[in-house]
Amino acid sequence: MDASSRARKVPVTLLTGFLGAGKTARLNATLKEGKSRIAVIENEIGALGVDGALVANSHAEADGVIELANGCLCCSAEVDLIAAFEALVRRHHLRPLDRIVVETTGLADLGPVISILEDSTDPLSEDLYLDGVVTVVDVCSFQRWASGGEAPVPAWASGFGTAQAEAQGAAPGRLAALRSFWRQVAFADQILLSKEDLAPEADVVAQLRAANPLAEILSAAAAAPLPPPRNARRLPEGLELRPPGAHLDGVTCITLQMPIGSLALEERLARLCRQLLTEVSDLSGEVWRIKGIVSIQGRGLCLLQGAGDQVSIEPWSDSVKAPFLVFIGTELKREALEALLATACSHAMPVEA
Ligand SMILES: Nc1nc2c(ncn2[C@@H]2O[C@H](COP(=O)(O)OP(=O)(O)OP(=O)(O)O)[C@@H](O)[C@H]2O)c(=O)[nH]1
Repeated sequence: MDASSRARKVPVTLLTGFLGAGKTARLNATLKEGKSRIAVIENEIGALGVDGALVANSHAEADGVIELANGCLCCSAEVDLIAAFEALVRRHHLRPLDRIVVETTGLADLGPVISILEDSTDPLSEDLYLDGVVTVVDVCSFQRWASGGEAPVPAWASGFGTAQAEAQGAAPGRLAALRSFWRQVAFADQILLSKEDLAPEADVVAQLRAANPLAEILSAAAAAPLPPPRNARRLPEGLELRPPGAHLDGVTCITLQMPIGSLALEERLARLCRQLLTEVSDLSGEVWRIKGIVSIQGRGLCLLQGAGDQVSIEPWSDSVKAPFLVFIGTELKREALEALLATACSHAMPVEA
């Protein structure tokens, strides 16, 4: 594409990274800078999400965030994604946009989205172009996915390190997560290392470079805005855009809504969430990510975030119909999670979303 036709189009950045890696934190830092007009497409797996509100709070434009909830845009919500792009293109004709950022779910497979954006026969290509894939990698949780399989060299040719996990009888959901993790790394033009403040000794660069020798690897504090794109998109040779099979096979997402009046006990809830994230249980399943809005005794509405072995509970000022928690993982059992959650609440049982 020559420079003049590029100048007329809006660049689209795909911001991806595994569950809880720190995508929203870095996107918000970029929006708070307020340096350019950025529209955001926010995709959530759960029916109830918090990212849309978190991002909207950092966004100067009231209409600058389009939320696509309840599914991964690379599978079920592909049609919605195209509609969202079309809406932004119309907006761009009225008031120019500098950039569109698509924040994917933490389990997204970018292949189908890249296909849409790089299809020169699609009418969208007259107005948009893909300027880069930015993948956030949490160095704290890295070994959980890196050690599950053999060294992924080169990841795209060796089944993304899932062969060993498969031979060891890993559950389909875990294989899906491993594959998503490594394909997100393989598709990256830029890899941002997150949570280095929590694990300064973690050394993940060699493994990432082995999986994707073409990407630029950068350290990125939570408050650091996204780097400027590299303007040099290349995919590793042999990397298939089409994901192998249904890429979320075996992954479970459960939303538990808590009735109004139910109050969670902060210490107990934080301890429970940490335990669920760090210990795989036959009873409740394997939890990778917890987030939602909870009503905490003595504090009111709070945003709960759980990823890796970290759980944070912070004040939440927006309104919410009823407090809820989203659990993402594999082989999750709703009844067991409900019962556990009830032990961390002062009264009232959670109800199904
Ligand atoms: N200490 C530390 N915490 C971080 C960093 N980046 C993100 N976090 C925290 O990690 C949690 C998850 O961060 P998010 O930005 O919501 O992650 P995400 O990738 O958008 O998560 P999902 O898309 O919802 O899976 C939040 O509690 C963040 O405050 C970091 O570099 N250091």
